[in-house]
Amino acid sequence: MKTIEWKDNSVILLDQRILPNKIEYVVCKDVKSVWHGIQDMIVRGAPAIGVTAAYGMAIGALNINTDDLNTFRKNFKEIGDYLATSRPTAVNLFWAIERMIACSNESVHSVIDLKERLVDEAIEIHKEDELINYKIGENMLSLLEDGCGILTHCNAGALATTKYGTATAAIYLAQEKGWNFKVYSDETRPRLQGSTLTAFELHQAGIDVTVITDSMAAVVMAEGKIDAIIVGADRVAANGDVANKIGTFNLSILARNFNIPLYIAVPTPTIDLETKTGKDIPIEERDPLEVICGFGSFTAPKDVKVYNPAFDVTPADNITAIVTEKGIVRAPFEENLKKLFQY
Ligand SMILES: CSC[C@H]1O[C@H](OP(=O)(O)O)[C@H](O)[C@@H]1O
Repeated sequence: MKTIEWKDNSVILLDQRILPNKIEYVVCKDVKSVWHGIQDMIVRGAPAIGVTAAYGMAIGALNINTDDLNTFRKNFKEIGDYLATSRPTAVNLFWAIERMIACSNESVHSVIDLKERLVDEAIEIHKEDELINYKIGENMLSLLEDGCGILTHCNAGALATTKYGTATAAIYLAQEKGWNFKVYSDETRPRLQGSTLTAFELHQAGIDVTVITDSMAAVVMAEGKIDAIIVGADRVAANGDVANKIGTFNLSILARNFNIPLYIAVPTPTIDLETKTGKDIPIEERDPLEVICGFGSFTAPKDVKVYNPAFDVTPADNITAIVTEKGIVRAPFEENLKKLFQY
């Protein structure tokens, strides 16, 4: 199963909204369908959103009808501005758009040459993601040992990326080493990515995974089942505050209470030094129906007020380490995150 595939100048998305019950794909041939693919969470997960946005920019480029490079670049920038409105929190979306726009400003002989260059850049962004995740997994493994109990939240797995995942990379690499981790996957209300996606992909891979309700997290920690909590992120602020799926902040408080390490697994494109603290991270609020109509029938009055932020911010003080492809970052995060970008 491929999360994302580039074929015939289209991007093919595995429809993650209907896993694990059905395996179906959506073919996006234009920018608008890519926008909806991200907004409607056909594809989701910060790295996968970035790769999809890059392909959306490539599709948009191929459909710009002009031979004038300045006109092309102006239209291309407008495509980036449109795709940037699909979801606000995962910084990988904006990182990919900015990288594609930077690529469009490279010197070329013609619009035809530039279109080819942009398609190649999107494919490169896609290819880079797999190696980045492998390196995150290797660095995370250095913090773990055979037989670890791991708690995960939401899905920062292969389905949120192009392979290995970020939070799950160490779990897959441990399996390759012959280690056995016991993984507890928070189902992660309201969209249940932990049970529908993480448990699905790990179970398919033959990894020991147990689904728990979000409210069971303290119990499994109190029972000594958890040696480490590993989650992904949608944006890491310059001071080390982390925006991730709603419920991560809760886990970070429990982790401190039970003295269990909380590791954030992220590729460096998820680190946003322009965003000073977690307070500056835009938090997406999604459709109230995700909360009160998740099982085919209403679980509350249709017109009741609902508060449905899709993410929360975990303060840097609650984080043990931020594990990236370039290395493991510990406090003081503000100072040490900058070092990642100095070489
Ligand atoms: C490596 S995926 C990062 C992140 O994205 C998920 O959110 P969503 O499913 O809404 O896209 C979740 O927060 C993951 O931890």
